[in-house]
Amino acid sequence: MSNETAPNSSNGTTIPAQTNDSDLAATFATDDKPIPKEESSLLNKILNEKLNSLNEGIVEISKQQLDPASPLYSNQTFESLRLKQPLIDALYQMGFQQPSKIQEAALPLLLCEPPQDMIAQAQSGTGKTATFLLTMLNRLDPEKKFPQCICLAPTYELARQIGEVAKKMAKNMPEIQIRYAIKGENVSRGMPIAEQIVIGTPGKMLDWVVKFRLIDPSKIICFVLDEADIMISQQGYQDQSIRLHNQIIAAAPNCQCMLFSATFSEAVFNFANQMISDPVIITVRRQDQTLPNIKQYFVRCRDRSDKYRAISNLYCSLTIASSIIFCYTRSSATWLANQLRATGRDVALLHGDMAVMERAQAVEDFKNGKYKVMITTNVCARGLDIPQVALIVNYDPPVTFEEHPQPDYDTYLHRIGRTGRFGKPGIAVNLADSDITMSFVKSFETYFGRPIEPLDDRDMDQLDKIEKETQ
Ligand SMILES: Nc1ncnc2c1ncn2[C@@H]1O[C@H](COP(=O)(O)OP(=O)(O)OP(=O)(O)O)[C@@H](O)[C@H]1O
Repeated sequence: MSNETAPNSSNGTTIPAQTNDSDLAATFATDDKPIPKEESSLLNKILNEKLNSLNEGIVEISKQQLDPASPLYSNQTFESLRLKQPLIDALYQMGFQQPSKIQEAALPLLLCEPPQDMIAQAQSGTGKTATFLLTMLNRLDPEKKFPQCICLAPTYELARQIGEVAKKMAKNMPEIQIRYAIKGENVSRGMPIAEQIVIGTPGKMLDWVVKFRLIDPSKIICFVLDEADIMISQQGYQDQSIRLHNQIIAAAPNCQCMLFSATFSEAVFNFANQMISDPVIITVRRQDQTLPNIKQYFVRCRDRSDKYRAISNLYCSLTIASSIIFCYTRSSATWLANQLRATGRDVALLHGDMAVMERAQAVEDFKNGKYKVMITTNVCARGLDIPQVALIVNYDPPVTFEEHPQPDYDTYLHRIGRTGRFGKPGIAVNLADSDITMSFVKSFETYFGRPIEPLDDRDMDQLDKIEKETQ
């Protein structure tokens, strides 16, 4: 969930209004002190070497796909999963050699008759998108020129990304067409939509189905909620997603509903379970939710200026592969981007206040490698699949506000999951510039049961040791 739209979060100011905690306020406040030049750190060394090893990612991936304990493992082939041949051909063309665990577990159930509803949880970057897209593509009738599958995602960027993957998978089935129901896409009243798959954000989709009646809900055979936990629980998405679901189920009671996410809190899971009928359920134990290929660290900073020094210091490492820096608010992201740009550093900026075209351009430039660093908010925490992202920095920790600031576990998991895609090695670094931020880091460590180790940029031995452990 983007804190940008979170009900209790600050929206554009640097310090959340709800908290009086001076430590936390300091964490989010801005700082414009000059960076000491002599602060060139050994941290660069470890990260440089670690990031250079990313080229070996492919070897590691195949190793992981052979390890039964890995979420990438399968002893099945795509041929054994009831998929149509043109889809199998497309998967091989995309470089997919064998299914991942979620694909192997879910696809045979999703493709059997009668269609089965599903709530599925699987770790970030392990192939959920392909799971639901293959189901839709396999099930729809390409000869029928009207929408048969609807997929909802929380952001413009994610909807587009899902569409791009769908197009690659449908490459050998040219009759299949995909349409986006997102900001900037316009329709004319009375001009029904002919594309078989419509992917979009909830508000726009609701307009097209209910207000403009351009999509006939009785003809929908597959309904997917990606990032389903926020789609059914968070203000801003919940009303529209549930209303759409109800409309479709009322008109097409046999429509197959699929809810996918890397995170489902117990309450949201129970709600999802009531919402759809007799679903097949796939979940992941909490201790397995964070992946071992993503090594987690924290850098203890003295104060705000030390934190800015750390990020400046990290910059050389950040630009070796691609990296994403998460800030708490739009204004703190903008501030950090401006600070770095003012010192000649090149970064992309993406947040929810930007116009759609600017957002699309920022993602494109980052994906293409024009920018190696993207500074953003939680708007990019979920779903974004950019395989070359090797490093995540939590400049500000993910927090929720319920009277007091609390660690936001789900967002932590989604943020660090922007690296380590499909088994690639990744690094997540938390910058902790206050006691409360440090306590959040400890909470993330305890909650997920995975170590978040200290990085001390002055301790050579320690850095060498960490480096060996991550190889
Ligand atoms: N069977 C496969 N073989 C090889 N690569 C795969 C396979 N399945 C998916 N991938 C690749 O893995 C990456 C991550 O997949 P995907 O985006 O579907 O993850 P996800 O589970 O939806 O993650 P998130 O929870 O972050 O949204 C993508 O780049 C995708 O192309």
